[in-house]
Amino acid sequence: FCQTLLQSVLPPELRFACFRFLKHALGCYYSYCYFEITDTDGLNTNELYDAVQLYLSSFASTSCSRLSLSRVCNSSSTTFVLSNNDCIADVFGGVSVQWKHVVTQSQSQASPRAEKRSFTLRIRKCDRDRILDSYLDYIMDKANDIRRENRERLLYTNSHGGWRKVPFKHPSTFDTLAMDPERKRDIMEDLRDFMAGKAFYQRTGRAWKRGYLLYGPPGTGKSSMIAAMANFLGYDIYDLELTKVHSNSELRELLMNTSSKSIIVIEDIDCSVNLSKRLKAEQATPRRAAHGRKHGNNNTITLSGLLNFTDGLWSCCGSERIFVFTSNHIEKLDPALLRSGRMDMHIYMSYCSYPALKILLKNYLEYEDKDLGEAAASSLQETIERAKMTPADISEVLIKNRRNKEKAVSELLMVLKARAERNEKYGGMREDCELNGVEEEEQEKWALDGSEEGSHDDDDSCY
Ligand SMILES: Nc1ncnc2c1ncn2[C@@H]1O[C@H](COP(=O)(O)OP(=O)(O)OP(=O)(O)O)[C@@H](O)[C@H]1O
Ligand SMILES: [Mg+2]
Repeated sequence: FCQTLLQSVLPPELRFACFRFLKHALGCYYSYCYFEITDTDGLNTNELYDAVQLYLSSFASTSCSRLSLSRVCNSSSTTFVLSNNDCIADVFGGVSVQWKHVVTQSQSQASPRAEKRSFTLRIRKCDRDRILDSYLDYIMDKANDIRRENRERLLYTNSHGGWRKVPFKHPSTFDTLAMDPERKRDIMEDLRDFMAGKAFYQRTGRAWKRGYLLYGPPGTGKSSMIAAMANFLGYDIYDLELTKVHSNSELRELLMNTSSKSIIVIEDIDCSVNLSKRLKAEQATPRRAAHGRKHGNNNTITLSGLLNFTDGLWSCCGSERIFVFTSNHIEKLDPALLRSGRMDMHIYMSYCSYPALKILLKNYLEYEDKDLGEAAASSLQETIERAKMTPADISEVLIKNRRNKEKAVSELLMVLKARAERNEKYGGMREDCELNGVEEEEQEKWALDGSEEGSHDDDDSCY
């Protein structure tokens, strides 16, 4: 209105100066500035628009009364979108900002029904320089996190020098994992600290990665623990089959092709390459390697190659990564792999304890503490430690009898007692070790591991 009025009243030579003055005066009066983020920049979709939409949808559901709902293909969650002209407030770094969603009909002749969508961000002028860049970076990061949480996890496995991926749908979680609740809580806390530790790792000059060594008898939940970690953190898993890697450089190449926020797993590390014979492996000369290849054994990975993979400069080419090694025979591993600082946490997955058994009873039979009679509870408690049965063995008994809870418990008691008696008869040796023809010293090692479980608790990083 003013513009039209001035244009008709003022002579042309005064108009420009007058407009400049008015613009300046209005600028002083209005203390906000506005940024428009459109859904496309003409040709390409605007990543920032998508990020803002996702970011706002994460808290719009609780603060808005009218929302458009949508669900993206392959996503497991609903996205909330602000309706046209709706506003939502946010606070970043102590500064209040406001977002408005604007939908207008396109004026284009080619597609008259198309809509033009944009978000308008309102910030106080005095805060703009201080927060704008960091706020937009924060929104992009947050949106990536939300995308990752909503999409399917992926399981990668190495083949022909590259990674192949499949959807990862393992249902194991920390709730379903049978182990002592305190140890479980410690591990979850460690993972939580790791995830939130970006600033800490930056401040201390450490690469943002963490290593876990899971060890213990077969069937105690090492693989289930890895799946639970992935589901807890929302990370993808890279399952590295070392026997399919032919050289240290191939190993490095694979590492470089992993993404951040992932778990890199090497299962049964004692069986993958001969890491126990460090010197032999380190001294593998090209001639020896050629000899190996000639005889069908073309695996020339060395321990130092593997340690570079987890610890060296190349291990930092991505960030927020977790390395997990599993082993049934920790005593066979080279001390270099076990020394402190190499694997941050050594987690002993033990035979089923009574607290772990209670978790299995709850998961498989929906048994609460009080449902178990006092006599049955004390018998289970008394025999479980002596029986040295793995959660996998116990799960089998419970699955078989899951239709009849009482029968499941009484059969479990029977099996536990029989196993405990057999253990006493064979002096702590496990029946399955004996059946598998494992050497005597190994049998003793398992018996020892089971009985020494408490001693691990003294060590801060050892469970
Ligand atoms: N701690 C546990 N909590 C819940 N279920 C378990 C646990 N341990 C084993 N199981 C059950 O036993 C099965 C085998 O467990 P898992 O594969 O995790 O054992 P593992 O320690 O990785 O064995 P291996 O050393 O042979 O690889 C799982 O499918 C799971 O159902
Ligand atoms: Mg396993």
